[in-house]
Amino acid sequence: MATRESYSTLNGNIKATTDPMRPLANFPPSIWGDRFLSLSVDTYELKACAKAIEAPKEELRRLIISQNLDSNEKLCLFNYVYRLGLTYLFVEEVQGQLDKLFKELNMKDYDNADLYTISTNFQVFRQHGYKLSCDVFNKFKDYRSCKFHEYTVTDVRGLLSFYESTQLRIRGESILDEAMEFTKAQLTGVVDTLQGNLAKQVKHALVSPFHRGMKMVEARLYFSLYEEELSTYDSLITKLAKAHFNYLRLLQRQELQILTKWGKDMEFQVITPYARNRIPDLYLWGLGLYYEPPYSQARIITSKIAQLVCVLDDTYDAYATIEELRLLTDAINRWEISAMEQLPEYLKPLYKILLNEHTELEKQLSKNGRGNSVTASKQAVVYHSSHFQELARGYLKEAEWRHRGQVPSFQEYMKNGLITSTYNVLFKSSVMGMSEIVTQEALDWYESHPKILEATGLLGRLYNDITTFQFEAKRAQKQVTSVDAYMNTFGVPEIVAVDELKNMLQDFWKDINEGCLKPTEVSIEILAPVVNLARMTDVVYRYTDRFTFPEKTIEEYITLLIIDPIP
Ligand SMILES: CC(C)=CCC/C(C)=C/COP(=O)(O)OP(=O)(O)O
Ligand SMILES: [Mg+2]
Repeated sequence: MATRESYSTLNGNIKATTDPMRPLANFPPSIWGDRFLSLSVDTYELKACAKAIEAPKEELRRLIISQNLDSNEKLCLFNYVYRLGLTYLFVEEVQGQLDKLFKELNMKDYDNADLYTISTNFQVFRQHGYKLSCDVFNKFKDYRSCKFHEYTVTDVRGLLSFYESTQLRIRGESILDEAMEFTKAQLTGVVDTLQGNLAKQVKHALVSPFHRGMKMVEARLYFSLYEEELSTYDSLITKLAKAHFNYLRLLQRQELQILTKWGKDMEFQVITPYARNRIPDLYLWGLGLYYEPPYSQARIITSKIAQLVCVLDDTYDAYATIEELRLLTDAINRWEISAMEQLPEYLKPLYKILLNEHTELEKQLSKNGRGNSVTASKQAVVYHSSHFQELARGYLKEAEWRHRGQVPSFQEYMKNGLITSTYNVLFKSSVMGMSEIVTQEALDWYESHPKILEATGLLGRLYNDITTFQFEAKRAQKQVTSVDAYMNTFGVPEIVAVDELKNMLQDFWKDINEGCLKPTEVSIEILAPVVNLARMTDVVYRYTDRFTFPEKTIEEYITLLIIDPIP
């Protein structure tokens, strides 16, 4: 583990760190080292894998539009396709079919349907933006006792699907709030008595509900946990899913190799040895935002930006003195190379990288873009640097609170917290990366502070605070978090504050779900990374800070997606 002394020996530019005011964090080093530097991907193999998707894709397309399946069979098929992460290959076909099914839907159709069927239908419609009413679940509740019927308890498969449905609830759907508590308690109660795949399915869902999980990880796990159900459609779906996983794995290996080399070239290890140098872990965030092959550029840009944000955050939170941070914030806001002169020696290389990487991005996007997308992505780069400046000011504000030992009001904290959640910067990186589909309207939407964006940002801020405030309190200067601000403003003890913040997280998720229901403000393609960012936040911060301490989940996810071969 890096120590204070090793920081100074690693780089002569960094002064001996005897200054007691440095809020050192002693982050554990990356678990990966240079492991991914030597990854190599054969271009022919990559092309062959891409090609191998085509034939099963066409076969499945025919099945999706065929007249031979009834509505329930169709919804069941769309469920498999969605859970395996394949819907993007059939967007128009699935959309067209669902439009029709939803229009023709008669609530009476559900009178005789069981819990599993209704729950699966509900999930498919809601996942694709169709607001099937939660009233479809009314018949499972006894309104005299206000409890769910006894018979639902014995239907574990139905309960599991009902539990997954509740994750899609929006504000005001109290039956789904109750159902979430009910199904979770029931499943927890029976899980140890179950056997085979059903036991594994329930166990996994309780730890990681599908809607809040990382899409490709969930798809891989679904593939192995639901093997028997998938065999309903012969080997068609499994064939496509396997070919698709294979291609994605190779592409991801190639992208990670590019990023690892970039990280090495930037010399983060040398110029910011006090910070978390976590390229593979941050690539997982990028992959979480968009896994579809056409978004390769977006994944790479987002992962680079996330690594830059990470070293900047650690500079503010875990190394620099307040005087140095005031200078750094001013230089970032001047955004010109001559401003580097005002910085202490050790911060100069980092400042140079921030500016250079933006210039590189601008060049790359002008070169790759076509027509209107060049204008939109150029505009996105401008917005991006201004959000970076805003982020630096937000980080400084937090550092000033910490320096003065001052706890702001909850309202003031949240206003700044939305900025330090880094989501504005990350969203702008998606706009730059997805330059092929980003229009001026989409850019204007991002700048109009839509509810779904704010909900995702605040979800990130609060989740991060709830799981990291105890670790961060151990530094030389105590970091101020929403937990402190809430306790101070409302005069409640820590345990109550944490509980209240956890309730807010549920409401943010409801707002995110609502923002995905039709008619949406922007296209599904633009909304996808926003919801996926909320998913990644949930995955990383649900139980502990799995980003700073990646040994369990993050390591498992990277191993599953990038290292392990497809079975
Ligand atoms: C969301 C992503 C991918 C961001 C990049 C890395 C980062 C800043 C992680 C949070 O660190 P932290 O726990 O130190 O955050 P903070 O200092 O804001 O509490
Ligand atoms: Mg931090």
